[in-house]
Amino acid sequence: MAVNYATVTWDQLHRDARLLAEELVANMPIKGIVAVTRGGLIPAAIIARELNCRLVESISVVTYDEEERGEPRIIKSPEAAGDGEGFLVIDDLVDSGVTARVVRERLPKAYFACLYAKPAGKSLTDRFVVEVPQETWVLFPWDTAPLFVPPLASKPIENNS
Ligand SMILES: O=P(O)(O)OC[C@H]1O[C@H](OP(=O)(O)OP(=O)(O)O)[C@H](O)[C@@H]1O
Ligand SMILES: Nc1nc2[nH]cnc2c(=O)[nH]1
Ligand SMILES: [Mg+2]
Repeated sequence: MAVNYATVTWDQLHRDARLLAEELVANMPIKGIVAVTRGGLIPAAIIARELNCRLVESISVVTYDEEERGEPRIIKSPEAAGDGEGFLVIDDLVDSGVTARVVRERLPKAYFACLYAKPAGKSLTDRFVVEVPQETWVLFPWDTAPLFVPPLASKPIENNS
């Protein structure tokens, strides 16, 4: 399957996290936020700031062994969040939904929100900001770096004669 890339800049990420926070204000008050590490950490920090929430827990779910998708494992449990009641779970993205499913099993009463969602996993969220096609790979700002690209005119001109 062809893979397209969607690059998300810091500004876009910040804007999308604030848009999510605007919708989540309706759920206030909340007891706290659970960030799904690592991708959910920065979105959770932005949302915690907007919602004036100082209790931020984390859950870490590992779904890959080496390069292969393995049995998902929780390697850090969100002890402060109990069964999730009154807590908001934040991740950057839902793709297949494997991570979200594990998080929801561990925190069945939490509200699960993320910035970006692909069709296969979007039904596992309570709220997301932007839908992304399944075959698109989202490149987050922490995945990328600015790169020098030479001007078009500096490329050698092919001479077919
Ligand atoms: O819906 P899924 O198919 O489970 O994919 C979505 C998950 O994949 C990414 O995390 P990843 O496991 O790559 O780890 P990271 O957050 O530490 O980068 C992303 O941050 C989501 O948590
Ligand atoms: N960065 C990134 N990680 C993912 N994990 C699962 N899907 C994706 C994606 O589209 N982008
Ligand atoms: Mg993640």
